[in-house]
Parts: sequence; C-alpha cells; structure tokens
Amino acid sequence: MTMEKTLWQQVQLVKQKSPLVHNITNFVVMNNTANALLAVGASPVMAHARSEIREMAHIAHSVVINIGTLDEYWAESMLIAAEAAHTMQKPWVLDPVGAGATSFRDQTLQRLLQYRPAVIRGNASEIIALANINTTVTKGVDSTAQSNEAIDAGQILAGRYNTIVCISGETDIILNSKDQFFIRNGHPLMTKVTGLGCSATALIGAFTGVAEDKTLAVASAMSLLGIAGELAAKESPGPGSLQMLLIDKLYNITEEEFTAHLKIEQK
Ligand SMILES: Nc1ncnc2c1ncn2[C@@H]1O[C@H](COP(=O)(O)OP(=O)(O)O)[C@@H](O)[C@H]1O
Ligand SMILES: Cc1ncsc1CCOP(=O)(O)O
Ligand SMILES: [Mg+2]
Repeated sequence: MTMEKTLWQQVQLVKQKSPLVHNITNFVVMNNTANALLAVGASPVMAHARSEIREMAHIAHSVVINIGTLDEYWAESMLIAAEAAHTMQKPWVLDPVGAGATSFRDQTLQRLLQYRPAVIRGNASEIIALANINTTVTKGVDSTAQSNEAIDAGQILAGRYNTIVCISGETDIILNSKDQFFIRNGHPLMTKVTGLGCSATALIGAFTGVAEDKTLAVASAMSLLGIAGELAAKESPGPGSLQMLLIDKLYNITEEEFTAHLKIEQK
C-alpha cells in the first residue's frame, strides 16, 4: 500500500472510532484544541481535578498532557494522569510547552518523563531544552531553532525514554529509534495562530489512541494538520481567518486533497 493510502486510512480510523481524548492542557488553547479534535471526528474532554483524573483516564483512549499554563495544582494533576496512563498501558502524549524557559517547567517535565510518554511533540527549542536540561536558552513558547537542528536531541529523547519524538516547524520531523519521517506541509502563517502546536499534540493523542502503529499515527496526524493548514492558508488573508478555515478543512478534507498535497519522506 502507498504511504498516502496508509496515512489516509488512519484519518478514516479516527472518524470511525471517535476516540475519547483526555486533555490536561493550557488555558490559552483549550477551545481551539477541543475544536480541532471534534473536527477530525474525535471526542475531547478537558479535565484536571485530582478527584476525577484516574477515572477519566480510565475511560479515555489516550491522554494528552500540555504544560502551557503550568501551576502547582495542575502539575500534580498531570503527574497523576501520566502515572495512571502508564499503569493502564494507555498512550499518553507530552507537549513540553516552554521547556527550558523556567526551572519549574523543567523540573515538572523531568518528573513527568519517568512515566514514559508514547509521544513527545514540541517545537525545536523545546525538544533541545528537554534533552539537555539547563543548557539551552529558549524564548517562551515559540521556537528559535529549525526542526532539523533538534534531530540529535530528538534521538536522545527517543532512546532515553523509548518514545516517539515529533519536532514541529517548517518541516515536521517524526522519529523513533529506527525510522525518521520528514513532512514538508504547512504554511508560515500557522505560526501566527496560537495553539496550533498544541492542536498537533491533541491530534496525535486522538490518532495514537486508535492506531496500532503509533509512529504512523503521529505521521498521519501531522500530515493532516500540515495539509489542512496549507489549504486553509491559501484562502486566508490573515491569522484570524486561518484559525477558522483550518478547523473547516480538518473537517472536510477529501482523500484527493490529502493525497495530492502530502509531502512526506522516510529515511
Ligand atoms: N514555517 C512554517 N512553515 C510551515 N508550517 C509551519 C511552520 N512553522 C510551523 N508550522 C506548522 O505549524 C504547526 C504547529 O507547529 P509549531 O509552530 O512548530 O508548534 P508550536 O506552536 O508548539 O511552536 C505544525 O503543523 C507545523 O507543521
Ligand atoms: C501563548 C501561550 N502561553 C502559554 S501556553 C501558550 C499557547 C502555546 O500554544 P502553541 O505552542 O501551540 O503555539
Ligand atoms: Mg507549542
């Protein structure tokens, strides 16, 4: 089967199975990540109260943990969720928003990583910071590096935590200890809409919640977001319209559009 067909099948699988994705995410992006999940056919729930985390993780297909607006209460909630997912052998996805910016973020990330996420998705600065804690200068939540500059860091993380790493940017790079995928879709205007990295992580949660091959699931989620962003950007005079049209395109993209625009290379 062609790569296009394989990845499109995963898009269809998410629609068929409508996985419940349990998100502990940040205040900035809760609404647009929930809408991105609904648009691809998944079912989002945002829940961070300590009293309900284990039960919610229990019924979910996957758990997404995003430290964007971290605080002391939420950090403990995230640790409970990661531990629960790990114990239940359920895929959980880590978005290390702002890694390297503060020691609170870095220390919390180190504690979370002991529960072995199935996937880590961050921009290049975050992936570099996560691999070499305390040595990198970072700029809040936006990247100051290109994704290919973070490949070594990604390999370190993949080996150290036996996980899949997705480095987003102009080229999205997905790697595990054996394979590397390079996806050259997307549009620069996507960096002017907040929460698209977080949406990428949430979509990865949905796709890994239903797919057998988790690396292909990540490749499929990132291809879908990149192509939808690219097509939506063509119709968008600015970031406001892009945010809206991207959700529409995630919802109504056709197999023909997906296949014609996919730019993926495997190494
Ligand atoms: N320069 C770019 N050109 C094309 N697509 C991009 C570019 N930068 C980011 N993207 C896309 O935007 C989405 C969010 O990635 P990114 O901006 O790296 O995440 P974050 O918001 O966490 O920093 C991804 O789908 C990525 O492919
Ligand atoms: C601006 C901001 N501040 C804390 S979380 C957040 C959103 C980051 O979203 P993304 O990394 O997807 O752009
Ligand atoms: Mg981000």
